Amino acid sequence: MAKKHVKVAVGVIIQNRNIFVSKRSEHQHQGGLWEFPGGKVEAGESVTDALNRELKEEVNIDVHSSDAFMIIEHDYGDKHVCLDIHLVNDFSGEPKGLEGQPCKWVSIEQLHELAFPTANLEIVAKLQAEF
Ligand SMILES: Nc1nc2c([nH]c(=O)n2[C@H]2C[C@H](O)[C@@H](COP(=O)(O)OP(=O)(O)OP(=O)(O)O)O2)c(=O)[nH]1
Ligand SMILES: [Mg+2]
Repeated sequence: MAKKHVKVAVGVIIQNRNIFVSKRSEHQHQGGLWEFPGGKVEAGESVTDALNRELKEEVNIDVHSSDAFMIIEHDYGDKHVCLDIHLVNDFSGEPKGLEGQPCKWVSIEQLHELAFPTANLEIVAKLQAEF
């Protein structure tokens, strides 16, 4: 059987040098690790539409503006992901976990202290280098 291949819209929500992160539940792929909110791009959907939809569903914000930040292809062995990461600069609403997931704001300086999926290490490094 062909390996699962998914395109994922990922949002780095930044406010005052802090970034909003949420924790994947234990039963999910890469469970128990911290992530930037987001999810799979559905068939026929643009990455921006997927980002806006997922951030509303998962953390209850309305994204007004986002910028492409980087794209990461990563093979976890059981699944290949293409993460299309966007910086969310402007949004309304106070982010909170709508799906029962733990969430928190973390400073850019402390980001590397959290346990993230391997694919995210490059994102953390670029954020710390550029901000
Ligand atoms: N959202 C998100 N996914 C990430 C990050 N890093 C990373 O490797 N991933 C991987 C884990 C998953 O294999 C995939 C995201 O798929 P997902 O399962 O969250 O998709 P989804 O939100 O649409 O949820 P579902 O339909 O599976 O319930 O991308 C990240 O920072 N954020
Ligand atoms: Mg998700």
